[in-house]
Amino acid sequence: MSDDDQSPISAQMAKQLFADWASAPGLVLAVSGGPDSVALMWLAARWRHALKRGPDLTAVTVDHGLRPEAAREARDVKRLATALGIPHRTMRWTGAKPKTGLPAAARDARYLLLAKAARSVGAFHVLTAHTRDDQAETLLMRMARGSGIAGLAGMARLTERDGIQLARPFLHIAKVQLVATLTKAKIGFATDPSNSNPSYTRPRLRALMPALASEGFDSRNLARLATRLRRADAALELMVDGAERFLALHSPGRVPEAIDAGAFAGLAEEIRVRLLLRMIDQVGHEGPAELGKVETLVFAMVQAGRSGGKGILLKQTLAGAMITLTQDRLRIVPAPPRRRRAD
Ligand SMILES: Nc1ncnc2c1ncn2[C@@H]1O[C@H](COP(=O)(O)OP(=O)(O)OP(=O)(O)O)[C@@H](O)[C@H]1O
Repeated sequence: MSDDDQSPISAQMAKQLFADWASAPGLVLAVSGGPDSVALMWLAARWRHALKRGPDLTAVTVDHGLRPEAAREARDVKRLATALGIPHRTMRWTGAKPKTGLPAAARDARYLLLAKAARSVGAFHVLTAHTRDDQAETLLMRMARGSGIAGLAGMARLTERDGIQLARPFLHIAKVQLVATLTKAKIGFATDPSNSNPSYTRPRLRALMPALASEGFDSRNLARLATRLRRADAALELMVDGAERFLALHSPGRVPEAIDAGAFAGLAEEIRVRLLLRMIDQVGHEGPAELGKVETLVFAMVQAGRSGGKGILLKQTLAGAMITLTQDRLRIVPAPPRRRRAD
């Protein structure tokens, strides 16, 4: 970790971090009460005070109803927000709590509530305080699950979710720098015990971080890898757009119902995999196809193409799509609905 990572964030640096949103009508700040999001609120308030004109800030805390201390933490955030001159709202997750997959369900509910809060104040953006450390953990989690390039591109600085722009201004900032900022400003924050609960994957990976960092797998290097892969992923997607247009020009019928098999086979393997994924997702009715399964299909298509056979070389269903390959044509259409097994 470099010395820069340890120094508090200056007003000048905050101006750069928030510059993209200076002309937005309003910004919702997602503030849990932990150090990262309290720093988000404090820095955003200081930045906004220094502007003549700028977005209306609203701080929102979601109380998931999972920890008894959450209500008090939300009140602490409100007190600080008020002192900083920012209106604050607490949104409560009142829905049923599932027995399994609780963190994911809580996250989905949280983003829905944040989007609702944004709409109600006329804001198009929700800002979260995801840091470089969160990005590094995301990358490790996705590596452990065998993700491809798109997954390893990590979290984006800007994404759309629930009809709202989700912005992450601190994606390249180390958490220690946010803590140093609050320490200097003498501002307290909460610590969420579930962040170190070893029954969840993310805290277990977080515990490994110091050992990994000592071997060079630090958050800076992991986040840099995510940035590079995001760039590569965007370039590859453009190539897939081009390949789609190329196939449309060279195929005898509509893509993906009647594709020229030779034109498809001539594409680079990565482009074939991505194109198949796209086309299967376009016509399939069983949710997104798994990358590994599409890779296996592409391999099977190459083998089938080499067999020198006549008629149908390969016929397979995947994610609700039916893929048929002959010497001349590749055809991808919705698969017939699966027959229910009799009980
Ligand atoms: N209870 C909450 N209320 C408001 N904002 C929250 C809350 N919890 C998290 N956030 C926002 O989301 C950011 C990321 O939080 P955290 O890392 O805990 O999320 P997560 O559960 O890992 O899910 P994800 O990273 O996908 O959002 C925080 O910095 C904060 O801006």
